[in-house]
Amino acid sequence: MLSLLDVVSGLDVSTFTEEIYPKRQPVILRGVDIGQCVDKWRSVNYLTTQGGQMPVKIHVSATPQMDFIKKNFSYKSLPFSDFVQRASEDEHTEFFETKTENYYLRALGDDPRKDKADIHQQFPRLADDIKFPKFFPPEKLFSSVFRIASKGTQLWTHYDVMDNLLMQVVGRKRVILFSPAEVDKMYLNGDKSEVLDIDNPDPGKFPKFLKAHRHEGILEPGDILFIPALWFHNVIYKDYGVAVNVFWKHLDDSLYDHRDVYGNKDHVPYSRAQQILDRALKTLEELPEEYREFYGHRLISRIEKKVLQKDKPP
Ligand SMILES: O=C(O)CCC(=O)C(=O)O
Ligand SMILES: [Fe+2]
Repeated sequence: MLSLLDVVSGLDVSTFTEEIYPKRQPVILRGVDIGQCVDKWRSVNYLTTQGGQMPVKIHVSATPQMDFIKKNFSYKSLPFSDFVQRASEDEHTEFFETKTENYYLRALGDDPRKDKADIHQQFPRLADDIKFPKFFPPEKLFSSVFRIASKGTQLWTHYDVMDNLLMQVVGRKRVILFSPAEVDKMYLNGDKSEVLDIDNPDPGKFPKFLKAHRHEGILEPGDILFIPALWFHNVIYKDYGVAVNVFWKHLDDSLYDHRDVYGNKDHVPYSRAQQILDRALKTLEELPEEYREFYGHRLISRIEKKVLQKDKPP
């Protein structure tokens, strides 16, 4: 099943916060002012000059479809300006592996283990070109992340734990989203789906994925995609692309993992529940297998009743 993402044009702050946001459905917002970046960043020369020579850690892959689980890419470092130059060209004179290799930047904080990405901190001479819409209270802002990649690059399907505005600045991008309700069809490994080729999934390996309902759209320069927390997303760069996304905390601060710098560590109550479940499963091991299976079913049915109640038909 497929539906097209809604495209909402020229909306104001109150329409977003009062009508769109509470529905917690992804939508493409068109015609919102995100600043001069849409004009200025079209120039590779401007972006490289203003962005400077700061080294950035990037993903480099000989194939456009990047696979985080099998790691078909390598991490390299380049000065920001050299990286943008290479990402914007189809063939490289200087390269790591092949002259047509793909590049992807997901900007990190100053100390990537401790700091979150902040475009004002890492790219002060570009940051003033982009305006973040006032769609959430400023104190809830978590990070602002540069995302730049070569034409053709496909980013694996994953979910993040915070609400997100993905601001497309240069180039077009195909986005496919799946609701959190489809979680059982996604073949997750951590926060990432094992289904890489989402347009041609192996039916023998991923039969349930074929039934997942996808929400599809094309982002044009200047568009903003609202990605609610836990919605799965997959992205293909139809052109060389430049985007910035902002993550913000929709829930109480205490529910987020404070060591998280990427916006993708599961919420604290889930991590705790997982530890408790590990202990419960260990405890069941005291019984022989057939008994364990019987009580396993009883536990599953309790979880189904308690947690999934509202999804069940009456
Ligand atoms: O556009 C991209 O490169 C990926 C976007 C993404 O995963 C995000 O904004 O969370
Ligand atoms: Fe994401």
